[in-house]
Amino acid sequence: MLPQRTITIEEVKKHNKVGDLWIIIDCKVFDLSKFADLHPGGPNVLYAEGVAGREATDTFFGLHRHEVLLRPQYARLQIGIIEGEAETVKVPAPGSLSKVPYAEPSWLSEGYFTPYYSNNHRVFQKAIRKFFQEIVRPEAIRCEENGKRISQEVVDKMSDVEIIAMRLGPGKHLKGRTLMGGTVKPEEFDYFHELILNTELSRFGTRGFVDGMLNGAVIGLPPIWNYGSPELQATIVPEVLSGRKYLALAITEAFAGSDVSGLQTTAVKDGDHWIVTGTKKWITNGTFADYFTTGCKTENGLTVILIERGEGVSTTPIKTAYSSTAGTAYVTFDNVRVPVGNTLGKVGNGLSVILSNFNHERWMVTGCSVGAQRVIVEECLKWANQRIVFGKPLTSQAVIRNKLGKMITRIEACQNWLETVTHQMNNVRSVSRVSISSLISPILSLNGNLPNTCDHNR
Ligand code: HEM
Repeated sequence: MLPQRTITIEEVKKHNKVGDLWIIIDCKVFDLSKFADLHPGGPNVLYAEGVAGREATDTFFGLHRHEVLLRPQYARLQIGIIEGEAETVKVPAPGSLSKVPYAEPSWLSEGYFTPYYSNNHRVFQKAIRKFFQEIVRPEAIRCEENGKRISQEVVDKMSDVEIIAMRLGPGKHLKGRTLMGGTVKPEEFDYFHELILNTELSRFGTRGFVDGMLNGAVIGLPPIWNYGSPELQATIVPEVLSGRKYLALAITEAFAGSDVSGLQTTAVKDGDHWIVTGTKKWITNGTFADYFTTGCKTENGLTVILIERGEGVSTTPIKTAYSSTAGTAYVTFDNVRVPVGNTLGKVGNGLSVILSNFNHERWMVTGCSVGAQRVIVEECLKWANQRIVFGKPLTSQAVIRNKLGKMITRIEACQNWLETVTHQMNNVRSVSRVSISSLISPILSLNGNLPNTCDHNR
């Protein structure tokens, strides 16, 4: 921001009428002359006595979140600061921890101890949060609003520090990579590092963008490296981990969602090729995916086949409850010829391939949810302290404290359970995706009991 001119309180007082309106919020002077008619709360409140030409900090913070003043279109209304004063409400530095109670997990809170996280996890968490806040968050807010997919520029920056590879968890695919600028060695990267990544990326409050942040690769790539041929792996894995090509998992259909065994997309052998025909629905990242890890019905059961975008493949966006930045698509395969070499696993064994993938996904989703829930708790606590009703903050009302207490109890329980499961994942014999299948029961229960923090009535 440019250096601000200093203004006296006496000077501000002179600008208190229609067409000439200044107010002071936290020592900053805003010129609202043109904005007044556009103000979402209406112009009249701004011309009220004690607001127009006055210090209106308490009034403002009783009605708005601080973030309102940080939005570019409002930040530019600031014309100066009051002489001799300094702002008291500060924007947290990128990478810093929140001071709001329960906004951070206990391992990041002062005075708490942890059996799970090392100093390296702490350094990693700090670096990830800073990277996300500085590089990804502005893009997340932009894309969430305009519905466009993540830009190649941000994807490139993410792959420079190996975010895409790390989102696939620990394993041999990390070998030789410089993770987060060398913050963590590939052989030391564990499921707690990955959990940190998942909780941090959901702190933006941009649900559609989090899925649009190449979630398709996170769920679509494991079947390729667990079941694809060496040739297929050698081509696809580097392309996807470097962010040069995009991948989507194409299982769900209008006819079969959770009922995977009811899929109707068919693949019929024709010499060295499969001929694939059918449709897929709700395919995350599908509008911009180059490859589709696709569940197909074959003669003797289900088979998973990797299909490249090309002749006979078409995708159209589906309007969803969240932003179209996620690239949710309706995918049509119309007599698509796919080399038999693109088969993932044994023909007819597709259900095992699909189900083996779900464990890691469920665990990943739980981590993302916990990260988002922390932000909800933070926002609710901040607002309940800030908002004055009946002459006192909302937190003075027992019913509000009760709601907050319930939310916090649920998220703490979920976080602790999640960390216990993550510890087990780190300790099962190998760190391959298939090995965590032995933890299916706790992962399923954890995911199924995922607390919905916003639902106060449960
Ligand atoms: C720089 C000055 C201001 C800006 C940029 C601003 C902006 C906004 C915005 C964006 C909203 C929509 C709700 C939200 O996003 O939080 C809003 C609502 C509102 N604002 Fe302001 N505002 C300003 C100053 C004020 C002041 C000084 C008052 C009080 C006198 C005021 C009273 C209201 C009211 C009553 C609402 C409606 C709140 C509701 O629906 O619950 N605003 N304002």
